Amino acid sequence: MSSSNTLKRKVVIMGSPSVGKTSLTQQYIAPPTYNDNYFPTIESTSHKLVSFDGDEYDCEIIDSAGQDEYTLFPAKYAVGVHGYLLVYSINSRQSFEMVKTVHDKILDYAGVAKVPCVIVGQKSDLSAADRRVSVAEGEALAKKLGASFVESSARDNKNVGKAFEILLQVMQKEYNPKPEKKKSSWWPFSS
Ligand SMILES: Nc1nc2c(ncn2[C@@H]2O[C@H](COP(=O)(O)OP(=O)(O)OP(=O)(O)O)[C@@H](O)[C@H]2O)c(=O)[nH]1
Repeated sequence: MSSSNTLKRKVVIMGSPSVGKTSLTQQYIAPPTYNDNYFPTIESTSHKLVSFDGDEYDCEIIDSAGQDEYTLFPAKYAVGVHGYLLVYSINSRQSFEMVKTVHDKILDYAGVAKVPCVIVGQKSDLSAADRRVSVAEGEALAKKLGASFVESSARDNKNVGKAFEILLQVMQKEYNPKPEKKKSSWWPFSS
């Protein structure tokens, strides 16, 4: 049960169709959950209570319907949202390119220069022969957009919790930063 000092965090998962947004969300909400079948999502909202770095968070996680460049950006994905997981699949260049398009739309609609964001390269379990986007390219895009980066596999439940944890960390830094730890004044070697 959430207490009065639980912090609310609204997170939206966005990206091209079929990159694994639903699989990632479900694996995070109720592990182990994975389904090889593909059921396109309209929109689905889940909640999860998470303890992170001394704080309690009530996370509202919105798994959006897959976007393409022509999808109208819903205003509700910009207003009151604390952070985003922008997902592509490592076997699809098109889904990788959509990340920047979606990121630009978020900044545009929210009217901000920067927003807590983790770029997630999904389906990292696929073979090297299937890979169309390198880890270095994912990292470079994240750096360019001022975002964090991780590759994950919802199928193998690898780095799924980590993707959300990185986002919690970035949101904490943005909205409820922890005070800097003071250096001990007696330590003889500190400068
Ligand atoms: N190999 C592999 N396949 C995955 C992974 N995650 C999801 N899939 C498969 O990819 C397909 C699409 O997964 P979804 O989770 O429905 O993708 P989505 O991004 O929510 O799709 P939309 O609802 O259209 O936006 C399904 O067949 C999944 O089984 C993964 O980590 N590895």
